[in-house]
Amino acid sequence: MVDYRTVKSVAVLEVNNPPVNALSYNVRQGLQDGIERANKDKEIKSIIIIGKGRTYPAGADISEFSKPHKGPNLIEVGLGIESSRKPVISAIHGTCLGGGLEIALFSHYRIALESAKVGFPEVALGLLPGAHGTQRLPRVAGMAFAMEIITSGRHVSAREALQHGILDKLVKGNLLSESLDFAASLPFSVPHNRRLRNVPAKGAENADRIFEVALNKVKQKQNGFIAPINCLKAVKAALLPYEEGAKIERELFMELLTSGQAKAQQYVFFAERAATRWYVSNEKNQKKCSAVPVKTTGVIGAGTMGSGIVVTLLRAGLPVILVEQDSQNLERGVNMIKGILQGSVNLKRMTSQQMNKCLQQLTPAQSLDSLHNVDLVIEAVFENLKLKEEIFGKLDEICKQQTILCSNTSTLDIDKIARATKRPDKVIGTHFFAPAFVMPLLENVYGTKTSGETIATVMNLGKTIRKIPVLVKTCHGFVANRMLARYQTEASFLLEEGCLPHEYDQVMEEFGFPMGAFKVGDLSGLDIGYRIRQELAKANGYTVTTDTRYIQGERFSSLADKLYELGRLGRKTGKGWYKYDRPGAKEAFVDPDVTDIILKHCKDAGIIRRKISTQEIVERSMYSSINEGFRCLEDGVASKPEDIDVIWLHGFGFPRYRGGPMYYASTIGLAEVYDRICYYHKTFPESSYWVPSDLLRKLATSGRNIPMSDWSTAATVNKSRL
Ligand SMILES: CC/C=C/CC(=O)SCCNC(=O)CCNC(=O)[C@H](O)C(C)(C)COP(=O)(O)OP(=O)(O)OC[C@H]1O[C@@H](n2cnc3c(N)ncnc32)[C@H](O)[C@@H]1OP(=O)(O)O
Repeated sequence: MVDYRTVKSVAVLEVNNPPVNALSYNVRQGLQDGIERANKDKEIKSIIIIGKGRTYPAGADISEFSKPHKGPNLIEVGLGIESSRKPVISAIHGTCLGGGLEIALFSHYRIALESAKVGFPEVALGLLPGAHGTQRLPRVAGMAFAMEIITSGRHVSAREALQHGILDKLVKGNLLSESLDFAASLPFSVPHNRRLRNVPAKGAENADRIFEVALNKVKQKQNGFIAPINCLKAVKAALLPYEEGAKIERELFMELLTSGQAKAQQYVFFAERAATRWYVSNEKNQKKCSAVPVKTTGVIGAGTMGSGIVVTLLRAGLPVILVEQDSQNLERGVNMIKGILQGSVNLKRMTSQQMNKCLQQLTPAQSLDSLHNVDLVIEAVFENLKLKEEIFGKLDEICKQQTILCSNTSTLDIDKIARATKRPDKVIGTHFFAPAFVMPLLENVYGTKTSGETIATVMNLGKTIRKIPVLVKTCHGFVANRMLARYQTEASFLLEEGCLPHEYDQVMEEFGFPMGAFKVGDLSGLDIGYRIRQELAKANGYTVTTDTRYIQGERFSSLADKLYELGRLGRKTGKGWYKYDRPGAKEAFVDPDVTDIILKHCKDAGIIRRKISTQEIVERSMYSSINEGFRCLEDGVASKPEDIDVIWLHGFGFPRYRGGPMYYASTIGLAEVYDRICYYHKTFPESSYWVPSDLLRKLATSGRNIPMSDWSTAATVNKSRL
């Protein structure tokens, strides 16, 4: 894991632990042994630590965190490096992160390729840099920079790292030979100030103010997370004598390591990567199927969704033909695209040149015929099956044989859309989340006949356009909206039973969602839900009015429709579940008119309102969704719980520190979740979604704690084997 070799009077310790040279037990042991050996060897004058392959160590081995500790820990290895009598040089390329950067900061010198990046991403894992990283970074880069880097976890370019004193030298070309030349230029002994423990932290004079500013920022941007706060406290402790600061860092680290948040965030790290791996059958899976290249694209529909999708494709360097029949709508769409890109320029996320390059790749058009030669088309028109079938039928005629036809439908059956074509194997759902140029999730939806090649292509496209692609099987609402429907329905029933919108939202925001369901409703527009309900009614042959209390025997709340009919469409009309200073304003205020509407609605329906506890709000919102999540696993619509969690994390802003709804259920305990679902089923028999999922019942009553990795297989085995 660490190859030891000598080049003249230099010992080269080459870390060899692909893919990212994580500091696993064998690597730590190898580094410790290598430093000792080099110090004992009279011929050796200096030591270089370097990574083989794509990177310098990118951090500790995260998969070891949940296992019993083995061998020297990072601090022991680091202290061995620092106390080496012979100069130690870290030669950095790729991503020098976390424990990797700590090893580099224990080294006496740091030299890097210009393309390298450094950073402390521990905060994303619910941790802090616990091998003295919080004590050493402020000593080279100052308190303010250290606080910013450690709480954000951002990767810093080598050039910026050089400016802040983290690196000593940037080089081009061959890193090892440059490092050997650098080693040859060093004195034989280690100067006092090259051991960072001997150097005071920079910026001590303003430390209190820097801390307060950083704390306020963290509370605003990372509300609910414990790690960033402990990171700040640890960095502040760098003002103390080294050993004292390191002791405080240890205490704060241990507090995090044993917290539920760190475990959840580490689960998310692996879940996000697992979600991009897909398997449908022995023939259709990631290993067997290859993507076809997508060099040209088309988008149909220049509304908010279509325009957002266009921006996403353009930003990834893909040319787009945007088709919208109506010239005014087309012009509006193009202006929206320009506006979004200009916004990115204003926020310094892209340069004007990059924006212009994107816009040169955009071709507005009014006829579907212009799509005859593109590799992939994404349809993003109004959610209406007939309309989509019509468009797909035409596309089938117009587009070249190989073109992949995607629909951005958020609920409709992909098989039905595919049946409108003679190429069902090339039809797939690509469900973006609004705003499409911001939200990271891409829910890819395969139909019965979708080919492995088509799936591979859109999964690949997801990565190309910097989204997190998750594959699910077609059904009404897929995974995201099928589960969300439960969550939203329960929210509306809770209003009828005793909550007010702001009370509900406050509870769910404290749970960790960035916005409660009613603020989200106002943001998306209450007309969206209204139209979906009307479409559904039409498709299923019933009518919905503001007096409807039951639909086909199921409880229904018409409160949202009442608001819609009053013209309260949300932020865009300045009134929805909340009121706003003006149409389009962001700040929501409690509206006594809405309270009156709710109270009258309840009175008319003969509903006696009651006080609803926080626990009930959270349980009914989450457990109804979780029950549906288990049904998705049971039906094979989702192939693993990680996929569901990633969908909620990146589609709905589920708090990362709770892992996702399925992980959250595992932390509560499936037996407890099942009991409560049974209770709500008994209490609300007129909502059939409270019938406990068979899979959940099997898992919860098995008498064993079945790991999440076995939940999907449990869906297909009988209870006696659990
Ligand atoms: C005792 C506690 C000490 C804590 C200090 C720490 O060091 S905590 C860890 C700090 N480091 C990180 O958080 C880095 C995590 N990794 C990344 O951010 C990225 O992997 C990368 C290094 C930027 C590379 O990104 P890229 O997109 O190129 O690759 P993948 O993310 O897909 O990763 C490739 C595979 O490697 C696995 N992996 C990556 N980092 C680690 C790690 N630190 N420990 C264990 N495994 C890691 C990753 O899971 C991928 O595996 P697959 O099986 O291929 O999915």
